[in-house]
Amino acid sequence: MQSTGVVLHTDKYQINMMYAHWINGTHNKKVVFEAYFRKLPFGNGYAVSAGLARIVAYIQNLRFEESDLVYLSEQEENYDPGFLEELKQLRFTGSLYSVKEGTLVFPNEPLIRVEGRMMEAQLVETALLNYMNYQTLIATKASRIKNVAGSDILMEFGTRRAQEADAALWGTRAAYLAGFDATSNMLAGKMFDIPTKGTHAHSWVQSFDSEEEAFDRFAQALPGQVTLLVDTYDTLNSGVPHAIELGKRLEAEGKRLSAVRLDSGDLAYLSIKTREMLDKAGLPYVKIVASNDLDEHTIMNLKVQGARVDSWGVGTQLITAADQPTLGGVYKLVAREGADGEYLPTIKISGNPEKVTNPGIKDMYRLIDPETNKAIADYLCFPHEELVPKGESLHLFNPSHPYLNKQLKKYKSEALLVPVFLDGELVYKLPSLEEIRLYHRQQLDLFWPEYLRMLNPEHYRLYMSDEVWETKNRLMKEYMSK
Ligand SMILES: Nc1ncnc2c1ncn2[C@@H]1O[C@H](COP(=O)(O)OP(=O)(O)OP(=O)(O)O)[C@@H](O)[C@H]1O
Ligand SMILES: O=P(O)(O)OC[C@H]1O[C@H](OP(=O)(O)OP(=O)(O)O)[C@H](O)[C@@H]1O
Ligand SMILES: O=C(O)c1cccnc1
Repeated sequence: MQSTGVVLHTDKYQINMMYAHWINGTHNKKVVFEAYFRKLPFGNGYAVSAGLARIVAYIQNLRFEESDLVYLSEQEENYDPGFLEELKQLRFTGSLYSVKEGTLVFPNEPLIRVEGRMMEAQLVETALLNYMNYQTLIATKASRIKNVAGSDILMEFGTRRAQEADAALWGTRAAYLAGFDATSNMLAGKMFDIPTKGTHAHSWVQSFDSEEEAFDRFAQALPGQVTLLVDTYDTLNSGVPHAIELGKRLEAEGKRLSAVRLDSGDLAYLSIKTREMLDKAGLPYVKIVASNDLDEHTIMNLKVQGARVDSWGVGTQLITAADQPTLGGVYKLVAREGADGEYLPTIKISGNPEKVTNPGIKDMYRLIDPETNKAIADYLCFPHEELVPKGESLHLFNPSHPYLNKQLKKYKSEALLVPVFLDGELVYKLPSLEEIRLYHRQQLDLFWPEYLRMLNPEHYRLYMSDEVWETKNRLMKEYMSK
């Protein structure tokens, strides 16, 4: 996908650090950063990774154009022209590893690892987090909604209420990969090949002398796609009876009314009554669509009340992640080049033990029970530490939960971080959105339901190898004693 002119989509402090490194001659030093979040959103038991497709496009287009350099030359920092010349040559020459989109991910897991020159690895922080944080958040919200909707159809309706165009488009993509079935956003449909669906607005009904005439004319214009919004005046006394009249006339002509949409009032009561009226009129095939500020809680509640809804239109609450506006993902330095060219692990200390970073370049594995094919836990280790072959025992340790310390006897493992760029070259074949959607469903199958439930889910654990823990412990002690 083409996207240009994104190199200045970064914070000024990144440019200033790049400059200071350049002035100090440290700009070519190799460093390693990891991106991760610390807390699951919405009280969910997992998050759904998303954002990689856009990150790949961003990295591929990372270059300072003439106009960017002119803009930088006008800044109060008075950057040296030699620095701007250096920026002119800048391309991403590093390596980037990432979990695949659609993967179920958990707190403190490296979702993206960037290895490269200080200049490049620092520059990309802001955009990477921006894409990862938003898309992962929306995919997670969508996955929760899908969780309660089951096999009902889910339509994304949020564009008009989204935080502007990019959020609407990429949020729609995130919603689709996590289980939504269609969108009302035509540009998202065209760009990402997402099925599009649409009914009509109240303005359609209001623009005619009567509701009957509005319904009639809509059906004449779009005979294959007739979904009528029935709440403009009075749902049960006007909208539904008029829709039924038209439905019967259409049937006599060998056509069919597809659905009616309810957009206000008590959606449980109204959908139950509407279903009764449609069935009694001999129109059992006419579906019921519901919309109006829905989210996973209202949908679940409506289902408990016996609502007879076939299809849900979800806008505001999904696209704005209304109950939690950010994922809070961070990008932390975990290793830097030492004097002899070797990588030295780095740590960030915090008074809050949860915020102390996990030092060093780490790989991450999902450990799976070979008998049940269900995920047991995730595991961090250094790349040189080969996972013990199947059948042999693996020591699991989590410093936050030392009492969970245990030996794992039988397991399979899957590497979660895949190489995306190696030395600047794209080596990852981006899957289609349909493939990602399927992969997300398979990911859900890999987990026991207790991790997936919406309320008070079980905590899925992340363990670290003894060596990762020893390194962390050693660095913590070193810094504490300074
Ligand atoms: N049976 C129900 N149980 C729980 N929540 C419901 C039920 N029916 C509708 N809702 C939700 O309650 C909220 C009702 O919104 P609101 O109070 O604005 O009423 P409204 O019907 O939209 O009124 P208006 O006619 O002004 O649009 C919406 O979020 C809707 O999804
Ligand atoms: O409630 P959401 O989950 O955000 O879903 C989108 C909402 O947008 C439309 O209303 P709007 O009042 O904007 O347009 P209308 O005039 O067609 O009702 C639609 O009728 C939904 O209620
Ligand atoms: O097609 C619809 O019914 C629709 C589209 C966007 C927002 N609300 C409703």
